[in-house]
Amino acid sequence: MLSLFNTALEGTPCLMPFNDRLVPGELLGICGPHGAGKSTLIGLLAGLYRPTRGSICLDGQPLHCWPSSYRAQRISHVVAPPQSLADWRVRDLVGLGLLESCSRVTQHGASSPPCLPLAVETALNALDLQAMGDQRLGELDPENAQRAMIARSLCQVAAAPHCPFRQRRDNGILLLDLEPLAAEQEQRLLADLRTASRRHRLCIVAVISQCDASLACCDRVWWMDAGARCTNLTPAVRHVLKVQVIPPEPQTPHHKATNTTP
Ligand SMILES: Nc1ncnc2c1ncn2[C@@H]1O[C@H](COP(=O)(O)OP(=O)(O)OP(=O)(O)O)[C@@H](O)[C@H]1O
Repeated sequence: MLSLFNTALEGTPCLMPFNDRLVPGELLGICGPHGAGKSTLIGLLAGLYRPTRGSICLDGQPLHCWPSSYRAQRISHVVAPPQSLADWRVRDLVGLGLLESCSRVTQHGASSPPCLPLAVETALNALDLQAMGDQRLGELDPENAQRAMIARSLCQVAAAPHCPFRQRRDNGILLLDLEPLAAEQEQRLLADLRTASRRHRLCIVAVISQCDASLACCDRVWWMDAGARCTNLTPAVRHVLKVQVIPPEPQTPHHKATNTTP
């Protein structure tokens, strides 16, 4: 479990202090305007930045104290598909996720863990990519290319819980900082992610561009603004976010005339 204790990052980029914890099996959305600090927060959770105040703990121990090989088995930071991976077959790319988290494969003299094919199929199914396993990443449309990147991370932290080459079998954490998608694509993706979070007891944290969609699909939503976590929203308070994100309707001449009438 990841816990934030008065965590803050001073300087630029910055994050104001706050406390919370990420629960296994939950889908947490992060919303907010451009420059709000969403990527900064994801970067902190991924261990790319170290907090300048407070701490982030993985199972009670500061994140940076865990060996990187162990962190690779627990936490995966998913970013937009890089051009450098465009020639990779989707199936191989997804399998790479598991290989990256298996530090002991070479010690056992095996070229790959026996559970690799099943893990790859599990991850492809979770992201609805069964029919695209033999295509190249660069041939996929942006939605499926992002799904392939997520499938690779799923393979890394969750799809092979009984792999003999992994040291530990604790709950995984997926941190998604992807390119914005069209509303219905994002909603579909979030629905699949929610199913995966339940099935694999994964904690998934996703930067989300469509706030209404996120509220419908996520267990919780953190609303960020100016480097601060302003609110911790549940779907039950959907109207609160709407009030924040929908600008007031411009006043019509009729309204103005009404308002100025003494
Ligand atoms: N490497 C950097 N150097 C200087 N300033 C940075 C750097 N990275 C981020 N910032 C600044 O820190 C603040 C938070 O940025 P961050 O990328 O976390 O926001 P965001 O909510 O993810 O924005 P967006 O939705 O545009 O991706 C912004 O004001 C940004 O300009």
